Amino acid sequence: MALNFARSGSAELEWGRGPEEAYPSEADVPWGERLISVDNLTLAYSNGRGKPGKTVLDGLSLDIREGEFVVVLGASGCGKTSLLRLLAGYERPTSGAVEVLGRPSSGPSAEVGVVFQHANLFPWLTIQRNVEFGLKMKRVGRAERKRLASGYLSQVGLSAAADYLPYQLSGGMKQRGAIARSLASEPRILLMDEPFGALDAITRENLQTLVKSIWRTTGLTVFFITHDVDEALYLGSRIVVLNGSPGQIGTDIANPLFEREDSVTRLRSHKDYAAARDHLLKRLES
Ligand SMILES: Nc1ncnc2c1ncn2[C@@H]1O[C@H](COP(=O)(O)OP(=O)(O)OP(=O)(O)O)[C@@H](O)[C@H]1O
Repeated sequence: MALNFARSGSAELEWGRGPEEAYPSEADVPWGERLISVDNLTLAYSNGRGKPGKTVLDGLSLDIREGEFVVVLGASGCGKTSLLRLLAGYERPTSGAVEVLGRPSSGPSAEVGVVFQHANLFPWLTIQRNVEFGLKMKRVGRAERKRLASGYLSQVGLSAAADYLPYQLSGGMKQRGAIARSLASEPRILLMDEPFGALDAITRENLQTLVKSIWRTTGLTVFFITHDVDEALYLGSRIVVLNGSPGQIGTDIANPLFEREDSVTRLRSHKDYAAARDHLLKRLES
């Protein structure tokens, strides 16, 4: 099967080949400036006695450009969350460099939003107030805060639940709230760690469509971790597979099924879908 890896159409590559599976060269990729640069990264968590313990990531290099939707797949324990935490500035590399927005990543930043599998909303604040929180930290005035937060809640379909406390929401609604809260800081980059992993299939599909439409309309750069190959094929402009322990990049491809259908369900009926899925599963196993 010949599928086109490069969105510009300048390179006809096939699934399942070896060395040419490197991500297309800059000339082939229609994205913006480089926002994330990971160079020869190694991470070994401390062994608890102040010395480096097991190496989790080894010699990993990755550039992400503005507007990309990068999905990361990989077996459990290969270091996906660790990589996200490094990008978020929650961890420091043991060696190598992690630069985000041109600076070494060294702590949380309003320009980098993070959404985890569990929403982590403040339980004592209404959803409206949760979304307003980041704006308050940025000293946005009360009326403007309210107006902006209402806009983000409307964008994620939560206007009617604005005055609810988090415990009064379903899992899917909580994730919508978490997404709205992240968007309220107007980040340039959104890091998402299995954000829909705990949701039922229908809610998950609705939220996939929502995130895709937010990505299209805002131009956000998204780094999205999942275990779900279908989700990767629907969402990602680019799919990165981490393999091994310590984790390394085994596959880094432009997704040939990107933007082919407007939902995962429809994508499953695409003529090239089964081959693409098999290919990624093999890459995950290798
Ligand atoms: N804070 C920590 N201290 C020590 N070891 C850790 C820490 N966090 C993660 N690890 C170890 O690092 C390895 C990679 O973990 P990580 O959570 O990054 O993997 P993952 O690919 O995201 O896994 P999963 O898909 O199961 O979420 C695991 O062996 C884990 O035990």
